[in-house]
Amino acid sequence: MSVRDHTQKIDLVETMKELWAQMGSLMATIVFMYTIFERFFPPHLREKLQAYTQKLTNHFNPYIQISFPEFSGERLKKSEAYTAIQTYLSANSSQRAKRLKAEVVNDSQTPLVLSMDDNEEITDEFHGIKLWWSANKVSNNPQRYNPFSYYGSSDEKRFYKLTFHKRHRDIVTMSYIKHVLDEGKDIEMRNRQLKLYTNNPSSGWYGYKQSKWSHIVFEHPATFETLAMDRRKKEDILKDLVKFKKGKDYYAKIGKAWKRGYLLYGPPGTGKSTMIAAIANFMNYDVYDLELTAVKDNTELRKLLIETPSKSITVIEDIDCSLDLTGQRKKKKEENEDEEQKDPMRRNEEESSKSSKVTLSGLLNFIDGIWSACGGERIIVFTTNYVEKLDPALIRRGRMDKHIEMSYCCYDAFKVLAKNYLDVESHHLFGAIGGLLEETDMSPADVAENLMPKSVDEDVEICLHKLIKALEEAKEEKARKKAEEEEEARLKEEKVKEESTQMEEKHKGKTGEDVKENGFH
Ligand SMILES: Nc1ncnc2c1ncn2[C@@H]1O[C@H](COP(=O)(O)OP(=O)(O)OP(=O)(O)O)[C@@H](O)[C@H]1O
Ligand SMILES: [Mg+2]
Repeated sequence: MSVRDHTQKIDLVETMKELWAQMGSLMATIVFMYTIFERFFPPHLREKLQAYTQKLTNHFNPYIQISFPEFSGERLKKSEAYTAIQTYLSANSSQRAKRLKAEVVNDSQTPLVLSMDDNEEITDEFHGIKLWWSANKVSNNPQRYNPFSYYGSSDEKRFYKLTFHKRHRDIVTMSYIKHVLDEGKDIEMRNRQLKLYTNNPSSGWYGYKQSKWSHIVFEHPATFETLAMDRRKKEDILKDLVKFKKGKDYYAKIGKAWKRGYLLYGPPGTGKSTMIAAIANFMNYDVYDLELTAVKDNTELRKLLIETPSKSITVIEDIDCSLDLTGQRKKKKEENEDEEQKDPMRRNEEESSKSSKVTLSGLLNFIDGIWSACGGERIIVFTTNYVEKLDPALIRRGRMDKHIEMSYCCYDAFKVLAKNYLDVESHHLFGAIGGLLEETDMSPADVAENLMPKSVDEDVEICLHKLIKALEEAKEEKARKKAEEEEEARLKEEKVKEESTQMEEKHKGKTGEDVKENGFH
């Protein structure tokens, strides 16, 4: 190697070293500048600077970004869109995102919800279009920025950012966002815990809690599968419910409020309340159990109903008693109770219930009126044991669109109960039971009670025999009652006959005397 070569090599190394040193100092300057920028520039200045840089880059940037803030409006309400997007992304991204956030959500059936963590980004596809979602946060309150705080500001503002190419602008704004929000809301609805609401007496409406409705988690296990009733009737109701659920456009087209009224009627223990629970589980709707006797007047009724949301079932059980159209059940109950033994609280409640001024017309106005059009997708259910005594105005079609009779246990219903309670689908005793059911009037509640094993020793055979015995007794009882009724009717008829002959004879005697007196003899 010549001296010249050697000198050249040293020069190159020197240059490299210099370059490296310069790069090092450049890096150090960037880091330094960034630290200064991060540490000492208050967020509002940083935001301004970012805005200018943004403007500059936007000019060349072919991508569009849309932000969805967590809180919106003047009162900073949690944005429904943000929640829906969060649910959508959680459902679609939990496998794809690398950093996830686990949150415990009270109102959900799956209490631990995984969603993408802050500053995480995932991609989504819609009709072949690629889109990017990122979860972001910024400081919400620059005034409270503390440059020396290790944790930064506590007022953080979260938002989701959607990025896509500008040539897909129309499809994203017109279809994709709607798709995300709809699907997110749908998942929310499916995952949420159903609730059972009951109305509070108006005396507590403006107190500490200020709520008209109290709720508990609704965990009734009834489903249409376990509901014992005629198979075809059940299928018919299911079809009706499905049609209603999918009927948004149809109702809009015919200009009718998106609501449906069901009247469930039948003797006690035939499954009216169970049916309501099955409907709630099937439709995934909350239940608003309206106790009319606790509502003072129509104004209160209005206030209560206004607060029921869409996708809910408003239930008025024993409508005949609540509106005092017949009052039979209440009277019966009242007769049985010893007035003296009632505690004062109870007596007070009953007294106030007697002064309830809710009227039939008030209720009807509401069912038909503006309320039914608020939000749509509402079901209203009335139940009664005495359908024949209800005011026809209350149950006419259009108001109560579907009248469902819950009747005594038939063979189809028994088979469902046998499957529920004993886990059997066929048995040699089924034939005998089917025959007996036709001859008796036993409610599904009574059949279920007989089928239920009372101890570990009671097997299927024993339980079915127990039911047969109960059915035979019921049959005898029915025959005895029928004979008694016939005897009573016969006696009544005889009495009427006797009375009419007596009347006739009396009449004859009287005319005879008249003739004598008048001397026509
Ligand atoms: N059709 C049915 N299918 C399944 N179980 C039923 C049925 N009918 C009654 N049962 C059983 O009987 C119990 C009482 O039934 P439910 O409360 O639904 O009757 P109801 O018709 O509402 O009576 P009431 O008129 O007294 O309010 C239920 O908890 C359920 O276990
Ligand atoms: Mg009931």
